[in-house]
Amino acid sequence: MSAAGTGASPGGKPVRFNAFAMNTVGHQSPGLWTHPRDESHRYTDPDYWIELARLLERGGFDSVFLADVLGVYDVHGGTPDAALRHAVQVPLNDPLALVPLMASVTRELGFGVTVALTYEPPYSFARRLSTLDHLTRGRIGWNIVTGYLDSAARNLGQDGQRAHDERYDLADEYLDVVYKLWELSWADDAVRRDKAGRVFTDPSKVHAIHHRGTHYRVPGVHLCEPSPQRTPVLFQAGTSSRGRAFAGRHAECIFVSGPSTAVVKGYVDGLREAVVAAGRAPDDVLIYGQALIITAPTAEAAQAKFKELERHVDIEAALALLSGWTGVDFSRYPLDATIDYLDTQAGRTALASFSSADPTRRWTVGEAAAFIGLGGRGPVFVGDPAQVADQLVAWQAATGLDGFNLAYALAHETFRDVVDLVVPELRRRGRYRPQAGEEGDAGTAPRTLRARLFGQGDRLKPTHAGRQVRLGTPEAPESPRPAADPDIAGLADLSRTSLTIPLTEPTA
Ligand SMILES: Cc1cc2nc3c(=O)[nH]c(=O)nc-3n(C[C@H](O)[C@H](O)[C@H](O)COP(=O)(O)O)c2cc1C
Repeated sequence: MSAAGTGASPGGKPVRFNAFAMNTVGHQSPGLWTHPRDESHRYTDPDYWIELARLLERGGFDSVFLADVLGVYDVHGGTPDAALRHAVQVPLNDPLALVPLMASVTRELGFGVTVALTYEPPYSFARRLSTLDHLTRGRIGWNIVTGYLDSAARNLGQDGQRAHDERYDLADEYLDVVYKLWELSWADDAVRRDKAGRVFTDPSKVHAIHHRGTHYRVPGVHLCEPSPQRTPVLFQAGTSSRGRAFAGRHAECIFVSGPSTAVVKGYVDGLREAVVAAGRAPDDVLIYGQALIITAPTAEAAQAKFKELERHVDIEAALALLSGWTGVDFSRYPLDATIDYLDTQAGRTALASFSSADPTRRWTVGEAAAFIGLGGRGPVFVGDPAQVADQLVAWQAATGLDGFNLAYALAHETFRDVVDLVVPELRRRGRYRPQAGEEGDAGTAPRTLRARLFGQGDRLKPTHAGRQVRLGTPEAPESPRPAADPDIAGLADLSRTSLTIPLTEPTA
């Protein structure tokens, strides 16, 4: 948490920013909603989101990542009370509804929406994302999650969550289904919009996908015509060994959280190896590390702000959050108990980052709660704009990260400080996307999120798993039924009989 002394080397790779937000009151800084300057209680006000979108666009952020869960944090003490009392990601509204609102006031900002695939059939989900890709003109991303809260599974008709690795197996097949719908069902030239010829869509260019797998059967055609990106930009955030294999195959943007450069470098190296193992280039993915920036025009003012914010952290709220992430009820342990790693069916990485991921550091429950109290599981960079820029550049160099997924302490003050103070400093050093109209700016023509991130077109790369899928084949026709039963034999005869159906009044 202190200012790292390394200066930025001009000409190094740019620092990228992504904003980490959620359609709720308290996201990654439990207790901070009580601060007089925090505005996150306005999350039900459309203007709150419009202001955020305009701010992030002005600051040249890659995208806003809208987190989501479909349950309450009730692992702590076995009840949702602490989460409800302290607004720990509850009350919580739907993230997707925010996107058209924010897209309508921006041109470039991307939107990474979180949807858990565990609870929704791929067919209807694929349509929801295609719709958003159309309405954002190709600026939608999907954060692929399988959930970690048992409370979500129970309220969505299951006895509890599927086992950790099994959720990733399900996810692999789910992705194959949605790739077939997004990439293969409609040919590029299927839609003719030919008024004179009276043909809107050429039916010969729309293909049924015929998917038959272990978990899903989807025979038909996608409901949507091709959207600008077809497949949304794929975000992912699991770093367990099964999570890495999944990311290697599917992810384009990967989000990691760890308290030190040692932990985060381990994640980054492992993820790039997994990407290569899946036949892709290491820089086919952008990896963002979670962080919180606390800055002010002077170093003294920044440190004073940090101390003041720390006073609003709520330890019980932080423990409720940590318990939900890890599946371990931390209310049962004293604050000075040391955290050891154990396998859990919730998220594995959250627990590992405070235990096995860095063998040189032992964390107590109280230390971990205080740490995540400001900005979640990433570092806090405190200082004047130059000191913060130094720390960002040093972290990037030490870990191999491409950029930072910025949490906030105060909405929207934290992001406003970054945009007004840190972005200009990084630009002065040539380490940030140039301002619109400056040298190096890609111009004003609107681009899709994928084109803006990778500079290589709107579609998934040919080496990506989503471009390797093939359509299934139609099911073989059912074998004719044996006609042993005279009634069935009689029914079979009906097909050759012309029937007169008597018209009667409906009885109900
Ligand atoms: C930065 C970050 C953001 C995440 N956002 C969400 C989210 O919004 N919803 C969710 O269900 N899981 C979210 N997760 C959890 C991951 O999807 C994943 O379940 C978790 O990292 C554990 O995966 P692992 O056991 O493979 O490491 C997030 C994780 C990270 C690191």
